Amino acid sequence: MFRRVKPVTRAQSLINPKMFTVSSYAQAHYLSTLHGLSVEPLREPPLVTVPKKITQFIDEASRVCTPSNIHICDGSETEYNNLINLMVQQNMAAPLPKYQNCYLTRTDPRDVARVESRTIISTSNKHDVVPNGFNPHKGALPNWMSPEELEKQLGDRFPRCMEGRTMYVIPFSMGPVGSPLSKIGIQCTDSPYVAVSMRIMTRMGLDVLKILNEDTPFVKCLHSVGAPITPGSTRPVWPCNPENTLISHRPESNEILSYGSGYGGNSLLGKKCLALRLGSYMAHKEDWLAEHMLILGITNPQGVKKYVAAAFPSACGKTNLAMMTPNLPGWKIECVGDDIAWMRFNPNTGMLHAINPENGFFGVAPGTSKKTNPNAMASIFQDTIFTNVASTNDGGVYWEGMGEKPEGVVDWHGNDWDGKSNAAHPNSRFCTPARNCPIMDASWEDPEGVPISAILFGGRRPEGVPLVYEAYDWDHGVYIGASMRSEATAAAEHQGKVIMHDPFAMRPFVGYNMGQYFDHWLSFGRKKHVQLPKIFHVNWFRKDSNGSFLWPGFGDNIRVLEWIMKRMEESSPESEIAKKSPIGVIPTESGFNLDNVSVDWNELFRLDKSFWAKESSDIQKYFNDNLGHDLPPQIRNQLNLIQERIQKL
Ligand SMILES: Nc1nc2c(ncn2[C@@H]2O[C@H](COP(=O)(O)OP(=O)(O)OP(=O)(O)O)[C@@H](O)[C@H]2O)c(=O)[nH]1
Ligand SMILES: O=C([O-])CC(=O)C(=O)O
Ligand SMILES: [Mn+2]
Repeated sequence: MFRRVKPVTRAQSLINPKMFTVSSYAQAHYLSTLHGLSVEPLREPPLVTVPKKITQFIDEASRVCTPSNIHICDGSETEYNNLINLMVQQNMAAPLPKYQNCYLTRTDPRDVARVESRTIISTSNKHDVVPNGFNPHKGALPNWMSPEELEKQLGDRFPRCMEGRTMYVIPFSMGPVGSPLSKIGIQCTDSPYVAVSMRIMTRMGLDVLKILNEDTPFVKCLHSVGAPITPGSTRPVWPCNPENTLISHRPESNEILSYGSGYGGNSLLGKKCLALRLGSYMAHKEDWLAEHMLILGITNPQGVKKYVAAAFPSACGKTNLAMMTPNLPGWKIECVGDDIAWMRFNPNTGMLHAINPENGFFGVAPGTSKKTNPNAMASIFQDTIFTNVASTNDGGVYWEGMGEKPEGVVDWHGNDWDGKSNAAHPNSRFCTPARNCPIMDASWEDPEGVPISAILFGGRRPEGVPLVYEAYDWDHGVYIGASMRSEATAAAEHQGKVIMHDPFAMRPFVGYNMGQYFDHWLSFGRKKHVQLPKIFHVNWFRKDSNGSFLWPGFGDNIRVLEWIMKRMEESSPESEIAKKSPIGVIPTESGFNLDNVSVDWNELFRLDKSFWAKESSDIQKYFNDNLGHDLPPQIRNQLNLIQERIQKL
């Protein structure tokens, strides 16, 4: 993990067994394997043998970071409660007595979201991450760093970074423990917040250690908040190091090193770092897909059930669609996952099968209410950790869009709320176990995954983009994914509501060259004996001239899914319910269910020639400036076809 960084002298390393919190057999046994020590009293025989490769990793991490204590997480409830209690003692968490087993954490106001500008992928060959001959515009594509530069940056940060702190060792599985599709990670972190959150978001602890042997590949994950406690220093409530934050990935050696931020997207390394950045890199090599997608099951009133996956950028509606309560009678939505999908074509069924590698939801709080997302509201008032929401004087929580404003609100900074500024941070989150959600699909943990019949792409497009359209074929669908754009949200550090390019909702999460990523998607269209899902684009966020949403959204999005489900049965672009347009197949008004809802249909589907001419030229410029020769010719061809069709508008 560290090549040139010198470990601190052996005397300060693991040799002293007093450094360990011996609270589990895993630890006791780990100690004995590493140092030939026997730790007494061992009430029961050790349950696990920790592979040498893992003990070596823990040893290296601890020798460089020099924590004062090491705690190997067994994933038990007792351990979880102990860690939460520790956080409460340190003022890092506050109990929320209005609910069952819920806690509130407030971060440092400088550490509230993913920091894309400080997130990098390091490979020996720059072209493996950055398209050929081009210097992408800052923020337009993933950032690359040379191995030498990264080594230097790590050397400036990690040595002694955990001084005075406990290092938690978290063995975790992305995907069901033992599934052939799952991936194992070992995260060393000095944040108890990370340890408790990882227990919610992943399968973590002894169950994972038990299935490991010397040959099991695992991702080395090292995380530090970058705030050692030295003699005389005060202990900040939310330790972090914003000036030196660096979220780094080495896909070639399966390593993630994250420094300076405790915020979820930067610190829960199984999620964006492993499941998406390293995941997409592995998926490219191993012929599968790791995507920023929700997965849901949809059953129509006749009892026919299909599965759909959908990619929307951060804070653009995945959790809400995945947990939707339909506003049409007889329809049922069941949730498989709300943020990440790992998908591969199944040789037996020929279909694209998807698993959700996570075990919980790290969802956006603002906007969540009994009206918009009753299933989330049914999930989050037990066993949940809230971050940066507001609290109420009866021991509850509050955020914008939750419902009636209660009295006595304390805002996310911990001050009495003035009623004007944000009560909750716009990127405040709930972290809650998947098992709490009342509509989890019966197959959500099926190691084979669920078969996907349609893929949706979408974003926040206040102007110009219709409610739904369908791709003419696979290549056109890949073009639609590649040309995605969306209004910036609070999920990352971008300022203002600018429209950003965000191919496949993966711009911040692709672990390799975006041109190759497009080509990887195209390659599935060339596969034999597969049933390709149909591809659609949706936009719940078009606004009228007064700035109000044209579409009611949320539970009414079932109407769009109903049309999509009907289109799964049709192969022609024209039918009673569908007609051609320059950008794709769109619904006919009579073929779309508008019962009991009043909308401006013409405005929702209006295609403006000058808007689409500008849109396609913006996309062309983005491709030219950032992907250059690595843009697959099929994508350029699709762009040309669309530009020709738009001319005829
Ligand atoms: N107007 C409108 N807002 C929506 C709709 N669906 C979701 N939202 C709002 O969009 C915001 C983000 O939604 P989420 O579902 O949490 O977004 P996400 O894609 O899961 O986000 P990440 O967890 O950041 O990846 C919330 O404030 C929602 O209330 C919709 O159909 N219409
Ligand atoms: O990673 C996070 O902080 C939350 C998330 O899902 C996203 O930003 O897409
Ligand atoms: Mn996300």
